[in-house]
Amino acid sequence: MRVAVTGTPGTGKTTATEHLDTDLDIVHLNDVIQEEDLYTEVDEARDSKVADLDAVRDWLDGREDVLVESHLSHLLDADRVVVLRCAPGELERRLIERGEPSEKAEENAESEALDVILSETVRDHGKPNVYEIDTTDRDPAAVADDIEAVLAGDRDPSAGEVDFTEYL
Ligand SMILES: Nc1ncnc2c1ncn2[C@@H]1O[C@H](COP(=O)(O)OP(=O)(O)O)[C@@H](O)[C@H]1O
Repeated sequence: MRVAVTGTPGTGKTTATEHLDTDLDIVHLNDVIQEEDLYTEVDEARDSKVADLDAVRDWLDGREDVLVESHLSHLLDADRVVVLRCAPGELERRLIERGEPSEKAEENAESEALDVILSETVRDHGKPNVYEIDTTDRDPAAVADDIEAVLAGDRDPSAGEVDFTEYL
């Protein structure tokens, strides 16, 4: 089984997947992209690399039973896709605390408010394969428990149910 864990930067993908108890191999894809040079160019303005998704697909080819964690993972084949969510205000605070420039934190908070990654995921994978998990005001361990429920088949698919107005 291949599982993707996606979400806007700052939603806590890296942290939650570090808490997982699973037999799947956990792939922190952004690290792999750096270490294996799986990018096409460097975006100087954004201080980031543009991933070469074909090279990433080749690298993943033949690896079974993996959980791929990255804000790009929903752009790849997967049997189930987990989309982590976080209320934009908290997301921006998390990114600033992580040391990101305020512009980048704001841009990501806006993208999260607009459901960009959730929409792409539903478009590419279909609603029955999508599992949205709210991380706002929650411990990474609790988020990891929810991801484990997805892996075990104990959680129903969901998309568009997280309501950030609760946190205003
Ligand atoms: N559930 C959470 N509650 C509060 N802070 C969190 C939570 N998950 C992650 N963080 C913090 O938010 C920042 C972003 O988390 P990270 O796991 O790097 O996100 P991502 O991998 O989605 O970019 C980190 O500084 C992390 O310590």
